[in-house]
Amino acid sequence: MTDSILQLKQLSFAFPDKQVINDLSYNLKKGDFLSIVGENGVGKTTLMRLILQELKPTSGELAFLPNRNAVKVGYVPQFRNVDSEYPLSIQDFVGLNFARFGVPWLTGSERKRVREILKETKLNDIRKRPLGQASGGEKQKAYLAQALLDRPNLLILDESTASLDPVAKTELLDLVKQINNHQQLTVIFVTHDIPLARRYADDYLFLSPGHYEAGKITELTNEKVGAMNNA
Ligand SMILES: Nc1ncnc2c1ncn2[C@@H]1O[C@H](COP(=O)(O)OP(=O)(O)OP(=O)(O)O)[C@@H](O)[C@H]1O
Repeated sequence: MTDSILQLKQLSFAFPDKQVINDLSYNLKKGDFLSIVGENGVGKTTLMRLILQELKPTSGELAFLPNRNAVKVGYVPQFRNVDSEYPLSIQDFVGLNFARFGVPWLTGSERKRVREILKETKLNDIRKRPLGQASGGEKQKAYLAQALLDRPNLLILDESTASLDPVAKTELLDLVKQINNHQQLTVIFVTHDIPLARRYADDYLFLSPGHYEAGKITELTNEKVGAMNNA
């Protein structure tokens, strides 16, 4: 399938005192696994905020296809430690994504979906453990499960593997890759870790001040990374 789900056309964005995204065009297709790479401060988070519609383009276009309602976005943030006293179990934390204001319980079908996603993310055996007592990798898997609960078709991993140990990084990305392969989940993986991007992504979008470059991840050589960063 080559259906586009997100099209950026000559997209630019500036904060009042700084131009950040400059004339960026990119076509993201269903089932793509795209890694967005680039040094600190080049605008990766700003681009995610544009996709999440927290910011509006200064010029150009950002369109979800075939229409806005067809694309549901899930978001996994950078790892942040959770207080060891945090009271919710992993299961209840994952279910929070279904919470409605003033309605503290889940419906039968929602509880079924929580169980399904806990199994899919390999958290089922520890579902009753308080999130605060889980390891860093388990906490991050709980954030992933929460993001996947409502069946998004576009998943954003925003530096989500940073500060995890190598085993936890691999476990998290293996899970995401599996869902990407089997369910055609489209993935945007923002990272500084180019070897990790090479291992999991199919395509790259390299941002550097004033330029960008996109291609197949196999073409992202160390020489190219060096040249882009020094351009
Ligand atoms: N709210 C804001 N107001 C003004 N400037 C901002 C704001 N947010 C970010 N910036 C600036 O915009 C530029 C891009 O920031 P952004 O956070 O998108 O970069 P990044 O590539 O995600 O960096 P990092 O890899 O360090 O997370 C930076 O120079 C940053 O200081």
